[in-house]
Amino acid sequence: MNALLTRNRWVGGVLLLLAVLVGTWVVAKGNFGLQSIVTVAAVYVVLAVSLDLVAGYVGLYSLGHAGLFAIGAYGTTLLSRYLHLDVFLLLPIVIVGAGIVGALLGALSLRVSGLYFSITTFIFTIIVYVVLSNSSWTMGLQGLSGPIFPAFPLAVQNVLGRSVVWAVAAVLIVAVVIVWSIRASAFYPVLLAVRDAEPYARANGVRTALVKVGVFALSAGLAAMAGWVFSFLVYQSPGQFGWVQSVYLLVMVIIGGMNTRFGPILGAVLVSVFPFVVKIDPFWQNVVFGAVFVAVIVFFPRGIVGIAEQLVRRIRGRGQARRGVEEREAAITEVEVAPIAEAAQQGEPAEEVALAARGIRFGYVPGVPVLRDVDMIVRRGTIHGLIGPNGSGKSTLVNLISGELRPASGSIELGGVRVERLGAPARPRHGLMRTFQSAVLVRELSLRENTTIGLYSTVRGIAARSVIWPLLPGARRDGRELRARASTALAAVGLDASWHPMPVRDVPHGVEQLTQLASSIVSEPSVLVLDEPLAGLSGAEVTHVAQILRRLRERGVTVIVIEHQTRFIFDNCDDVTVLAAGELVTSGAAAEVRENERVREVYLGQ
Ligand SMILES: Nc1ncnc2c1ncn2[C@@H]1O[C@H](COP(=O)(O)OP(=O)(O)OP(=O)(O)O)[C@@H](O)[C@H]1O
Repeated sequence: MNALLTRNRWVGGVLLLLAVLVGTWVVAKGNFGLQSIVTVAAVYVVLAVSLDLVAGYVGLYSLGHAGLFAIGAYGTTLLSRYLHLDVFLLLPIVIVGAGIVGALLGALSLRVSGLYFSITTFIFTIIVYVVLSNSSWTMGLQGLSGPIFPAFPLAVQNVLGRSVVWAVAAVLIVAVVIVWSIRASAFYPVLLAVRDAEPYARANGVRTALVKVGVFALSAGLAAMAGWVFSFLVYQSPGQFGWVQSVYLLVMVIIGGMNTRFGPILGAVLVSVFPFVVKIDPFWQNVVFGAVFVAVIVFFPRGIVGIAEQLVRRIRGRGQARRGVEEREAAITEVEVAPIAEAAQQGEPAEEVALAARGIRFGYVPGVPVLRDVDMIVRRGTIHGLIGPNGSGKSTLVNLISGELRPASGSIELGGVRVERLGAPARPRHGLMRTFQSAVLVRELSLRENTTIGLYSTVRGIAARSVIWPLLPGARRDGRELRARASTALAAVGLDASWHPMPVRDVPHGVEQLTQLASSIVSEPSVLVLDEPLAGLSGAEVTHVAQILRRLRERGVTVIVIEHQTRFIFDNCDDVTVLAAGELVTSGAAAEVRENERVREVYLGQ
């Protein structure tokens, strides 16, 4: 079945490519009017696809893409006009130039997010517009014509038609192949995690800042590539690169369907062809267009592709409808806890220290300490409970151990290596994985795709390879292996195969929690930190989680559990550490801690 689907996808891709080539040939041989409509629409497709890469995939709503487009178009025109550089040499130059500017803009997203980021990029476009409008080099508002694209030799031209149309097609194919490849790659779930669940992505080893900057730079390079080819097509003036264009690009992506394969393409074609099809007074044209846009946003936020998907789902019936709670519990408890792959530490002596936090001091606000000289020594291959009343600093300690926070003083050792100065993304390489109090998965991705994110730090060059992922046999093989390992981990937490392709948004909370657990064990960590893993679970699910933890311990994995259910802690943990008001109360064997006078006093209220 899989082979059939893969083959079908390849056949589909080849047929699509053939259709584009035939279409290009028809246009390149056609009349000038047709050529100007189609080529400009194709340029907007490239821009929309590049914008979707940042807006749809990593959630950076850029209004700077008209400015980046201008760098490509004006860069080509000015450098060829004044420095007489070859147009083919100009392509990498404008891509790299815009890529650098894009990286700087992307870096801004690390300081300002959401609306503020959009406004910042919007201002960037305005600055570009002002410079273009007022410079004598660019001939100000009057504009200037771009270079002429080299024609084919006459014999070739007789067969293939106008060369610039083929250049547009080449740019279109390259942009779409890159963005679709990323979508088909194992990097795609990682990008969505950066967008929707940044702490989760970081805990899985993803350097989210680098990813945002890199993706923005790539998107800027694609926008500049569109600008490069645009410079051969039309007379350029600043008005083609103003803030209105930036907004229109976002409109194209939203109308077509953000973060969908065909949405941005469809949106760009519709919006750019609209004035040629609806031939009415320009004023009414804008009114009709505005009304259509508002209607789509209000009624179909996932755009035209979203409407189509909804229809298809309705026709098929919800074959994979939500499953009831009873069925869920049956699915979880009936499955025997399958063994995960052997952990490297299996059989090592339990006395060895897996994690040692010593003298930890930390405060969110200067002068208000939240943790004071806390020690926690965790023996390898044990289940270690961390308990304490609300606000005692448990989550803070876990965030320090997992690298989300840095201690003001004190040391943290993982397997004998000091890690307290390393960030969260570096911890998985030292064998530490963690889960979060409330599940923080990517809701539109399947359980299996979410689980593959846990393997991020085990795949070499995943980001670089993603741009041509389906074309690399090694990458496809890696993708298959990731999916297989994710399925094994999901089975290990008791989720049978029927759950694996379901999107997280369609599954109950308990299954979401178990998926988080699967993604944290899939890379076979040596230390696993679980922050309130039982929150919202049913009785059967709690028993099931206890079973999983014991199985992990058998495999040599060290497990640290924060939990409010003290019975669960004392029944299942070897050792327990107790915090109260940011200080260590006691730490030691569970049986001794249970009997400790102070623990009963401060925590158990006895
Ligand atoms: N981001 C933050 N900024 C400022 N103070 C914080 C922040 N997070 C937690 N605190 C404070 O730090 C203290 C310890 O909080 P923490 O969440 O670590 O405790 P906890 O033991 O995990 O509590 P709970 O069991 O309720 O989750 C509390 O007083 C809390 O108000």
